Parts: sequence; C-alpha cells; structure tokens
Amino acid sequence: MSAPRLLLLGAHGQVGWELQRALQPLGEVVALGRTGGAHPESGTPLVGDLQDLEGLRRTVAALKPAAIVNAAAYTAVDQAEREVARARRINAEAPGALAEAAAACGAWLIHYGTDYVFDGAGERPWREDDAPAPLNVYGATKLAGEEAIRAAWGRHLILRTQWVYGVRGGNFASTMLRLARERERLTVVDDQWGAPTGADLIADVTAHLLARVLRDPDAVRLAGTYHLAAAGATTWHGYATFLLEQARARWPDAGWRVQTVEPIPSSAYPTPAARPRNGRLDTARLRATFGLNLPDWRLGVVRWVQGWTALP
Ligand SMILES: NC(=O)C1=CN([C@@H]2O[C@H](COP(=O)(O)OP(=O)(O)OC[C@H]3O[C@@H](n4cnc5c(N)ncnc54)[C@H](OP(=O)(O)O)[C@@H]3O)[C@@H](O)[C@H]2O)C=CC1
Ligand SMILES: Cc1cn([C@H]2C[C@H](O)[C@@H](COP(=O)(O)OP(=O)(O)O[C@H]3O[C@@H](C)C(=O)[C@@H](O)[C@H]3O)O2)c(=O)[nH]c1=O
Ligand SMILES: [Mg+2]
Repeated sequence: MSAPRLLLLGAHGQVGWELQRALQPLGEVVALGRTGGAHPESGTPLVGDLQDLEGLRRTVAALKPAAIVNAAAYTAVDQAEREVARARRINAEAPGALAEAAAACGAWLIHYGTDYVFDGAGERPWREDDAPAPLNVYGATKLAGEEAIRAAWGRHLILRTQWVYGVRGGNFASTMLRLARERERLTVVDDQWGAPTGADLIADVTAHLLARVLRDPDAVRLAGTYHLAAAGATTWHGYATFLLEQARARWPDAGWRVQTVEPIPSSAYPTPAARPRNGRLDTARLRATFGLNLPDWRLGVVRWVQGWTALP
C-alpha cells in the first residue's frame, strides 16, 4: 500500500510548524501556508488561504488526501473583536468548507479548538460535553467552526487545546521574556486558570491519533471532540513566574530588569476581549480512548527554555 497523503493547512503557525515534523512518518505530507503550493504530481496550483473557500474545495478534490489537518486559524483574540467577519470566515466558514470537502473524498479532518469556547465559570475542569458559552468573538467563531464540522462530516477529530507556545511565532512566553528585559515592572493576571501547552506536544499527540484512526477501518467510532492540554493548571501569573525563573537560571546575565512578576486581577488589565477565568480542560476522554498520558505543563516550559541557544 502506498503512503497515505496528508494535507496540512496553516503549516507555518506554531502548531503547523511542529506538525510538519510530526506527520512525516505517517505519509506524504503536503504542507500549505497561506500562499499555497503546487500539486506534487500535476504541478497545478493549490490554495492554502482559508479565506478562499472555493479554492480550498478545489485543493482537497485535487489531492484526495487520506486526512486534512487544519492548523490555520485567526488567533488574534483582541483584534477579532473588530474583525468579526474575517475571524468568522477563517475560524468558522473555512472549517465547514473543509469538512464538506473531506466528506466528498472520505478524508479524516483533524481540527483544533480552544478553551475560549467556555465562559470560565466555576473551578471544575471542563469536559467535552459541557455547554460552551464563549465570552469573545474569537471563542464564538471557533465554536461555530466546531459546529460546522460536526454538522458536515463524521470522520473528524476536534482537539481543544489552550495557552499554546512554540518556537515559531509570537506567544505569551516570548512576550514575557522580552518585557522582563525591557521594563522595570511586570504585572500579570492571576485569576485566569489554564495549562500552558507546547505546540510540539499537540503535534505529537495529533500524530498518534492520526496513526490510530488511519489504520483502523472502524475508527469512526473514535471520532469526535477531545480536550488536549498539558496536565496541571496555573494562572498566567504563575506561568510567567515559572518561565522567568527558568530563563534567569539559564541566562543569569541577560539584563533582566524585572525582579518579580506582580499578580493583578483581570479587572486591572482591561482588554477588548473578555477571557474565561477557568479554562481548565479535563483530558480524561483522550486518556481513556487513546491511552495517552499528557505531561505536566512545567515539563514543556522547561524544554522550551532549554531549547533556545540564545534568548528569543
Ligand atoms: N495559540 C493558542 O494559544 C491556541 C491556539 N488554538 C488553536 O490551535 C490552532 C493552531 O494555533 P497556533 O498554531 O497557536 O496559531 P498561530 O497563530 O501560531 O498559527 C495560525 C496560522 O494560521 C495562519 N492563518 C491565519 N489566517 C489564515 C488564512 N486566511 N489562510 C491560511 N492561513 C492563515 C497564520 O498565518 P499568518 O501568520 O500568516 O497569519 C498562522 O500561520 C488554531 O486552531 C487555534 O485556534 C487553541 C487554543 C490556544
Ligand atoms: C502581555 C500581558 C498579558 N496579560 C494577560 C492578558 C491575558 O488575560 C493573559 C494572556 O494574554 P495573551 O493575550 O497572550 O493571551 P491570549 O491571546 O488570550 O491567549 C489565548 O489565545 C487563544 C488563541 C487561545 O485559544 C487561548 O487558549 C489562549 O492561549 O495575560 C497580563 O496580565 N500582563 C501582560 O503584561
Ligand atoms: Mg494572543
């Protein structure tokens, strides 16, 4: 049997970049960023822009992949409040179009969701079947994307994750390392809870799941929504504090100006988009269904810091 073809969208984002690596052993990876590419056999143009729904359909039809992995999204949470139509196109309509295109050729669709679909009430970690109630446009458009996929096609995995950091692209961790050298004071909210999750972990788990569903003809029973986040929980303040301790130990003479990160309530850090207080994700379903154990969030943050040869 020839190697299955896998279509990766959003190949240059944090998660997409790690998927370019993690998916290689599974088959022939066709990795597209926003600017697209060329068909591996015919050389005809392929569309990677999630705003071009017709182009996406043509691309999937031309490739007939065994699976589509969609790592592209509109992820600028505050900016989404004033770019609603664009966020909806990319986060909701495009995933729906991809699900229809996947249905037309029988492909699996792997897609990523967010803790921001929840309103953040209470302290219990959210389970997959808890009622979503997004507080902001990003969360609402991401929820609409999940719903469009569920309505269109059964063979999907929606992996809800959170607080993603990677070696590519801007994220909270790289922002903290920069600000701690630029500023005298750093104040960070200590009433929003979640688990920082590495893009590398997300990509590796994705590859495990995909390997499993591609080799199992009855795998449609495994389809559905799963929470995928590192174990444990902290606040953005706890995360920043741990990260800066690690960075300071690694680079003692990097010109750190901030001594300690000061905890503040969300009310003292106003942002255009409201964010959930409790974003904890219960990952029991992933563990029970696929037998995968997710490491503590600190492990990935330590690796992230140790992985840099110079400060980002
Ligand atoms: N980052 C996080 O904290 C979290 C992310 N997620 C989800 O995980 C998935 C991966 O996120 P992550 O890798 O962190 O996000 P990034 O923002 O790092 O990557 C998203 C990628 O999507 C691309 N993109 C944006 N618009 C388009 C478009 N119109 N066409 C094609 N590509 C486009 C971006 O390209 P460009 O850089 O050119 O804009 C970027 O490469 C997303 O579904 C996201 O919603 C879930 C929870 C938390
Ligand atoms: C930079 C900064 C942020 N904060 C706060 C603002 C916010 O409440 C929190 C995190 O800030 P960010 O804007 O980096 O995080 P944000 O962009 O909201 O991160 C989210 O991105 C989307 C894509 C997701 O899906 C979520 O899971 C989550 O990762 O920290 C401070 O308190 N002090 C600071 O100096
Ligand atoms: Mg952000």
